[in-house]
Amino acid sequence: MENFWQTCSAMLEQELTPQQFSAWIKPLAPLDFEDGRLRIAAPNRFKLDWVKTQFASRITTLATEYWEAPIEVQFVLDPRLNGAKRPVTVSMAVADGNGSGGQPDVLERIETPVADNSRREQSRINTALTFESFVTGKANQLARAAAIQVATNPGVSYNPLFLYGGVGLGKTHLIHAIGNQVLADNPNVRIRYIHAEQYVRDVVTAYQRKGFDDFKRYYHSLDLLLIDDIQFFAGKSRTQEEFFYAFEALIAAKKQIIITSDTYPKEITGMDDRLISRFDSGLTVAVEPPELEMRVAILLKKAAQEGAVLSDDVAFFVAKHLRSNVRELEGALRKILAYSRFHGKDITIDVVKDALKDLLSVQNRQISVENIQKTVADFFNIKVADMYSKKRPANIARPRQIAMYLAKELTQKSLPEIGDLFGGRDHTTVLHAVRKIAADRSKNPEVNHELHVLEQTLKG
Ligand SMILES: Nc1ncnc2c1ncn2[C@@H]1O[C@H](COP(=O)(O)OP(=O)(O)OP(=O)(O)O)[C@@H](O)[C@H]1O
Repeated sequence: MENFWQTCSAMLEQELTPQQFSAWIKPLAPLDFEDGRLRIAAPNRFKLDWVKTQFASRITTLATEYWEAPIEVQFVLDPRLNGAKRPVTVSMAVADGNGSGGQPDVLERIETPVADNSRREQSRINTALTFESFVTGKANQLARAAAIQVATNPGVSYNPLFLYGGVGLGKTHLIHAIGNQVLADNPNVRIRYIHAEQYVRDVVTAYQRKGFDDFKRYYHSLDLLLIDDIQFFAGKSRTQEEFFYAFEALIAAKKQIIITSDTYPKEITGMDDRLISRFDSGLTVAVEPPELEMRVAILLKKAAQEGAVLSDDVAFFVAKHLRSNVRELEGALRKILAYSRFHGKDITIDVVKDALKDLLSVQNRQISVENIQKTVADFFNIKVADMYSKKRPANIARPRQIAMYLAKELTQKSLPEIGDLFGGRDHTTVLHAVRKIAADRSKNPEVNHELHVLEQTLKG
């Protein structure tokens, strides 16, 4: 068997590229050979599946030629090959068997590749959203550290992990990154990423089809549940009830739950109190809007990923003008790259000005409420989320009133629209804030100066 494996490896080494050979064939080890059946072990499920689909028939042909008899080749999983030099013992389940008494746990859980692939697909994890492609800065370093901790020890460290922050700041990216890492460490884990709106729809479907048993069985059986934008549960009492049961079952079984939201738990409106208190019972971390350096880093990284060259000057120019979130930066970069390719021009500041003409002029003329909230929060050293929160301490309430005043002064938004953008406040609250700050400004030169600085910052 050892001789065959050496011959077979040598053949495959000639037939494959060095990368293919070292990625797929080198990690394999022959296990045993009995009654015309050769068993070969792979170190993890991913490699096992790939080898089965890509190389099984070639290896079978080589074995049949070597022994000059029909040979059945079976591939089995043996995680101990990870780092172990020698192949493993013989008491091992075959890949598509059900396992039998006395065998190690992991082998009993072996399933067919089809089931495993579909499990990966069922997880709905986007493989492009990883920790490697996530740029870190002051705004998200805490959230990233918590995410890495949870990905390394799911169900053990912080449960649930609750990530909150404004739109387009990387919450979804981070939770997919957790899913990707957990899957890479253990492809057998049952993971599900779901957007809260889809969960609501699933509850409705389960209700219509009287399929709550299946629904419950599925969600309660997960090892890791990633649920995005949970604020969409607001006012959906049946969904909240179902989620409550799933939550309790998973946490009790030490299964990891990760939740994202646009605001912190206590500020989510229309949500059952018992859920809110549970959301806050693990670790709650904010993802803040990216600071200038981070925006530059994001642009440089994303450009490099696209194979484009962006000078620091250009990245700085874009980052300085587009301040609200990462999604906006991505959109701008796409425009710049398309423009430069289309016109066959290198990416200079002038090219960027042309490519982003609409965006920059809109940005300059119409300052967004989001920008105002971010700028005012930075200025007073509070969290952007405090702009939408119901909290009332003076150190938060006053900057919030200033932001409302600036929103009225510098944007075209109506009072009710502004109220909405400040966490669903009534237009009379906005009106009160606008009047109060205007009065303070006319009486107090210090306030006037403060507002002037803010206005200049916002107008760029
Ligand atoms: N720190 C980062 N590094 C690299 N890419 C990022 C980062 N933050 C966000 N992105 C990218 O920006 C885009 C928007 O991010 P994402 O969808 O994760 O935002 P979100 O916070 O979930 O927003 P929403 O609340 O609107 O769903 C994605 O393409 C994501 O990959």
